[in-house]
This record gives sequence, C-alpha cells and structure tokens, in this order.
Amino acid sequence: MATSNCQSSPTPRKPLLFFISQLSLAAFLFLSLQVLSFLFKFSLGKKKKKKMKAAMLRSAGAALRRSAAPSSTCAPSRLISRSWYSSESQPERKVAILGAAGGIGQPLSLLMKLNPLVSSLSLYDIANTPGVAADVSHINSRALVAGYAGEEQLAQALEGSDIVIIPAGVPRKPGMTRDDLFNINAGIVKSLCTAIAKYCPNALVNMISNPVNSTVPIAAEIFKKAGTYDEKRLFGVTTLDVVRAKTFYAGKAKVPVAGMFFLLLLDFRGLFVLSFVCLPFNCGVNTRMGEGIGV
Ligand SMILES: NC(=O)C1=CN([C@@H]2O[C@H](COP(=O)(O)OP(=O)(O)OC[C@H]3O[C@@H](n4cnc5c(N)ncnc54)[C@H](O)[C@@H]3O)[C@@H](O)[C@H]2O)C=CC1
Ligand SMILES: O=C([O-])CC(=O)C(=O)O
Repeated sequence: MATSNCQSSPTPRKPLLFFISQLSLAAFLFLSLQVLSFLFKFSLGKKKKKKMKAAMLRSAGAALRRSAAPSSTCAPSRLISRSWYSSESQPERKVAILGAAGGIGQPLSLLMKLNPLVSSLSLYDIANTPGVAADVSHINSRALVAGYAGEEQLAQALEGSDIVIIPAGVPRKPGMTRDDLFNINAGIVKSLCTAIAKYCPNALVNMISNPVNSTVPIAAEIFKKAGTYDEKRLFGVTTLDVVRAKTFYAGKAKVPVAGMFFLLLLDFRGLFVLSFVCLPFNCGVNTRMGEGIGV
C-alpha cells in the first residue's frame, strides 16, 4: 500500500543544527544578493540599468504574450491564456477595415488580428484583399478573418460590425496638398459612410483617410442625413499630424523631440483649415501657447 511521507522526515534532524544551517543559508543568499546588486550598480551605471530594466520588462511581456498564444499546450500558458486570450470571457467583436490592402491598412489589419478583443476581422478593399486576408488569417490569434473585394461585397464586409476603421483613399504624393487629397478622398469616404449608415449604423467609426479634419465632418453629415449620427461614435485619427508636429517643432527649435507634449486642436469652422496649439513641455524652451504650425 502506498503511504505518504509528507508528515515525517525520513532522517530526524537535530533542531539546533537545523536552525544554524538554515540561518547560514539565508545569510549566504542575502550576501550574494548584495554583492550582485553592488556589481550591477557599478558595472552598468544608472542609465544602462534603466534601459536594461525596460528591456527585461518588454521581453517578459513578450514572453507572457507568446505563452498566451492559443497553440501553446503547457499548463502555465493555458492559465495565462485564460486571462489574455480567452474567448469564454471576451465578448464577440467584429472589426471592419476599409482600405485594408493599403500601406496603412495592412499593418493595421495585422495589429487588429493580434488584438485579443477582436473575434471577427473583416478586411475590405477595392483590390488585393484576398491575398492580404489570407496572410493575416495565418496569424495564430483569436479573430476569424474574412477578405472582401469590390463594391458588391461591401455590405457583407460591414454587416454586424462593431467598429469600422477607414484608411481607404489615396496618400499624399510629392507636390500634392491636402486640398488635392480632399478632392479624391472625400468621394471615397462619402460612399463608404453611406454604406456604414445602412449596414452597421451603430458601429464606432474611426476615420484615418486624410484630410481627417474634413473627412470626419463629411462622415458626420452623411450620418446626420441617414439619421444615424452620434458624436460619441465618430472618431478621427490625428496621430500623423501630432507626431509630425512634434518632429518639426523639435527640429526647428533644436530641442530633443522625446518628452514633448503637444495639444492638437482641429478647427472645423472653416473648410480645409487645420490649426494647432503646441505646448512643448520639458524641452527647455519657453514657448507661447497659441503658436501655430502649418501642415
Ligand atoms: N490620420 C493619420 O494619422 C494618417 C492618415 N493617412 C491617410 O490614410 C490614407 C491611406 O494611406 P495609405 O494606406 O498610405 O494609402 P495606400 O494607397 O497605400 O492605401 C489606400 C488603400 O485604399 C484603397 N481604396 C481606395 N479607394 C477605396 C474604396 N473606395 N474603398 C475601399 N478601399 C479603397 C486602395 O485600394 C488602397 O489599398 C491616406 O488618405 C493617407 O493620407 C496616412 C497615415 C496616417
Ligand atoms: O498621405 C499620407 O501618407 C499622409 C500624408 O502625408 C498626409 O496626408 O499629409
């Protein structure tokens, strides 16, 4: 009969000797830690240490994410995957990307496919979507990917979407102004938003197509006309202008670009007008609030 040996130690220990041995072990460990941290401080210096800590945190995060991938089979990963990737606890969410085969659309599709909050990813473009959708679908994450190409498939791409992201259109080429961009992208955005109002009127709409300060009001007008407008569900992505403003300002003022904070105000009153209020903090220069930088 099998017996448990958890309760009695096979070799009886003398209490005093045992206590001394435990004490010396603890002291040894403590001293080793002190010596290590001393060596660490003096060999690396403060800056390097900070960098290393950040790198360690990053790689730990990456390792956690890797181990959370659904293909993983070992027990600890399964435990982690429950909190990071589980479809049991996450609600179903469909995200549609319109213009998914473009320069912005492709990496965006990749990021959405990696997002554990997305359960269904709908990739729409007027061309090249099947290949992009096939590539993205091979990523081993939760979202199911479907590709749609051409106007006749737009309705299917949009139906049931909770979020629609729009990077469809043309990018600016050398010599083009944002007005030129508007002349092309306004029509594209108009037809896409008309379809959104019809097939997924309650979706959150995230506009990337430039000029965002004009394409967002176009979307708003389309939705108002269709009776589906909700200001809390329409967004414009201004990232490009924010990072550009930071880089340009830092270059002009000859200050480090890192650590700069900019407040970007879009002026919707006049068509094609984009105005900035730039507030660079921590960059060692005195700048008046209200200073403007054109795009
Ligand atoms: N708001 C921001 O921070 C940023 C905005 N942009 C803007 O995003 C837009 C896209 O830029 P890129 O991806 O570099 O251009 P791109 O030319 O690489 O991609 C645009 C995609 O839109 C597709 N497209 C064109 N008409 C369409 C329609 N009617 N329906 C669906 N898809 C359509 C094209 O086939 C193409 O695949 C541009 O307007 C650009 O100015 C770009 C970077 C940042
Ligand atoms: O077209 C792009 O890729 C973005 C751009 O430079 C602009 O809109 O100013």
